[in-house]
Amino acid sequence: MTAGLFLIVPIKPLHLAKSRLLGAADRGARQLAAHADLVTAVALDTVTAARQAPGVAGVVVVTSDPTLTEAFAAEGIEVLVDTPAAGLNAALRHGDAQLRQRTATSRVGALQADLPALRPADLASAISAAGDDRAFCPDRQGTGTTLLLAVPGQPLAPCFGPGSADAHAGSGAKTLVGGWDSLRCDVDTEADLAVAVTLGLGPNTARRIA
Ligand SMILES: Nc1nc2c(ncn2[C@@H]2O[C@H](COP(=O)(O)OP(=O)(O)OP(=O)(O)O)[C@@H](O)[C@H]2O)c(=O)[nH]1
Ligand SMILES: C=C(OP(=O)(O)O)C(=O)O
Repeated sequence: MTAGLFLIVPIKPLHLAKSRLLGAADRGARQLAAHADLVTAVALDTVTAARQAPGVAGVVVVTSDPTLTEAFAAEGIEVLVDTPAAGLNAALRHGDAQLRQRTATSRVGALQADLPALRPADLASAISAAGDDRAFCPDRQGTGTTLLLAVPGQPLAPCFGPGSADAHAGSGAKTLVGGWDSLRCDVDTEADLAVAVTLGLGPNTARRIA
């Protein structure tokens, strides 16, 4: 019996994050501030939906960004401080080590921060399909990864980055296949954002895109 699933959500410092979405919220003089607001909103919607998913015991953000830290703390979401720009897999390993120190029997997973249309039921269904196996959910294009689940009590061993779907499959993770379009729709570009709009954006993101 495990102590529950804890999801780690890593987020880059706001001035570096989601560079391909720059201009999606505002192309005028407020562009940089609007971009930071959009990245924060997308991450908040992602985490809020994840916390509502049955089967998720907790969600922890890993970031070194003070604005993000404040925004998540205001929502009662725990933030672990990582080394600035040490990289995505390093941030995940850091979160993984901290969480497993607390409860050796807990299960750890990684969830991408850019899923603004995420529905709790899609996440819950993917987690249920994983059973206790190491498993991952590919993104909409099939090349990246939106969710990685460790075996309960085992290290996360993340292989995120270009081609991470193949890398995670190669690391022995089961590919989660289902109709979970909201879990697969990460937004790296404005075209991705347009797809997320058709699925239904979370409230914070919707306010920034109108
Ligand atoms: N905490 C933390 N998160 C990171 C780091 N590098 C990347 N991430 C997060 O990991 C996810 C995927 O990162 P990337 O694909 O490198 O970058 P991106 O923010 O999606 O955007 P682009 O600039 O468009 O490539 C995003 O949620 C990032 O914020 C890091 O060094 N620390
Ligand atoms: C890093 C990844 O995501 P993206 O670059 O799509 O944000 C990944 O899928 O491993």
